[in-house]
Amino acid sequence: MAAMMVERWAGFGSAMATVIFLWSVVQNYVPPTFRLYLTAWAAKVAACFNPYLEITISEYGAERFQRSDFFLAVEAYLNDACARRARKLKAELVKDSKNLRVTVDDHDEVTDDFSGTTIWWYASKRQSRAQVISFYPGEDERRFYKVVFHRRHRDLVVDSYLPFVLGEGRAVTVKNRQRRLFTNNASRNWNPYSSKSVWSHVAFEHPATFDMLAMHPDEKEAIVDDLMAFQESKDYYAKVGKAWKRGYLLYGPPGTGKSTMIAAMANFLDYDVYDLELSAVKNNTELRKLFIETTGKSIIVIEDIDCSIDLTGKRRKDKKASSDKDSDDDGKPKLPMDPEKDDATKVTLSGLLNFIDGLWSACGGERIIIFTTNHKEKLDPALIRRGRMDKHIEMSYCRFEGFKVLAKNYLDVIKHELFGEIQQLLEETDMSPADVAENLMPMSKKKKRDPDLCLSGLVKALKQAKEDAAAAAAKAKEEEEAKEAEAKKAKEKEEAEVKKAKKENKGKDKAAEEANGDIKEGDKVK
Ligand SMILES: Nc1ncnc2c1ncn2[C@@H]1O[C@H](COP(=O)(O)OP(=O)(O)OP(=O)(O)O)[C@@H](O)[C@H]1O
Ligand SMILES: [Mg+2]
Repeated sequence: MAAMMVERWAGFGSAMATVIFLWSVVQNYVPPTFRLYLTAWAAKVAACFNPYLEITISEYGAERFQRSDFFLAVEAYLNDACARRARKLKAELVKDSKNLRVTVDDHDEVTDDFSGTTIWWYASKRQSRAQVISFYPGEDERRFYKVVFHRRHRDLVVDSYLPFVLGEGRAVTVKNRQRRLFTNNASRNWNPYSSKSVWSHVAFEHPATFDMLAMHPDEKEAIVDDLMAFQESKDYYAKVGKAWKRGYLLYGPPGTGKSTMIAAMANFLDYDVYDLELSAVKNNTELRKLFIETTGKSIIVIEDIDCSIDLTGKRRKDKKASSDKDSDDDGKPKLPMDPEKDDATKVTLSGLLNFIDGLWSACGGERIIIFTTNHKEKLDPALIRRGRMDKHIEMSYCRFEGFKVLAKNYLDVIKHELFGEIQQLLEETDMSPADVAENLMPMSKKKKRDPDLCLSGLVKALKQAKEDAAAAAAKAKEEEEAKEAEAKKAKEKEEAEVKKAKKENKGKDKAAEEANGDIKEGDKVK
């Protein structure tokens, strides 16, 4: 049977070779319109004899903005499920995970079995027809996968097999991926032909978890609960007509664990982190581009949001009036403008709001957006209203509950005689968890891992902090009193001056009246 098949195909092959040869000869003598007609006709004839269909999956979809999701899923699926059957493989070092990855090489064929049906996959690439020479390697190549199957399995492949590949591929991607920490590049380094130049990344290896976060257990539980509910509510978000995303605002003094909390969230959810440096973003258009290039299952972070943007939403006064016209905050569409003007514009509040919950924010699936700030009161209410920043989390100074987590973590101590004193001191003194942690982790050989020494050191530091705080408060009070006294003095002086001026005015009026009276009498005499 197999031999017969081979023979039949061999005959077909030689016939095709003859046709191709004749075709190349004929081509030179046939006018172009007729040639087109002939090509279409030849394709039709070939289709009658060839019972196999093929579907192409290109690396870049129709929108060309980003790599096609389907292509990536197919790549993952083939490498996971079928690479063992391929004969030509390529090995490359995956930078992030420091591992070798063996994948199916281009121009190789792999077969797959689905419900007893054989399906062939080919990886290949074609040269771009663009006449522009690219400076970037690989830019003028377009990779694609081709799936080939018998005509009679068309419905099975299109309705069941391809969706199966998509689902499996996505699952494999999530399972295998090394999570990454991204940061945005300055736009002058963006390569217009590659979306990869917008963000750079390193492997995300922050070890923080919720277990090691020093905060009240109830608050911690509420946050974990919130995150889990978010992760599981894809259908609910779709039902209520909202994009599947959630915003958190983390606020509190320095060293209270805001950045650590973000790392813990990313580890808990198994998400990538996009750390967005707003000062490197020139305008709202760039912000949108950055957003489009983020993937689902990610946390987008803007740290110290109050320092990154002019939150009043007004343009700076020193900007030229012309650039005012270009801004987005008047709600008008951006006009095309020359690059210099473009440079002058900045990300505006409205651009940022659009980024969080505009139409574009729904692209790409589940996302968490986190802002951190040390001064919540400085933020524009529009930016942090519910719906944009759904949950406001206060990270506050270390209290006893938080301290217990740190003591267990750093010293493996659950109970200690100094705990009572420390509890008292922590209620009276504001010390950040970072400072408490620093006291529990002394960098000296003698103290290392000696809980007694570390805890007594902490007590000392707390007492010192309490004294310092009291001294600072006394000084502030003194200054306040001095200011008040000065203000009172100034007021008294002012009042005295007013009184004096009134008195003088009265004197002048009297003199004028008297003078007037003299004149009138003089008139009478006349
Ligand atoms: N709540 C906490 N639980 C455990 N460790 C903490 C906590 N807060 C701070 N730390 C420790 O202090 C260090 C600094 O914390 P972190 O960078 O998270 O503070 P932050 O709130 O982001 O500060 P900033 O506002 O200055 O950015 C971390 O390395 C962490 O180990
Ligand atoms: Mg921080």
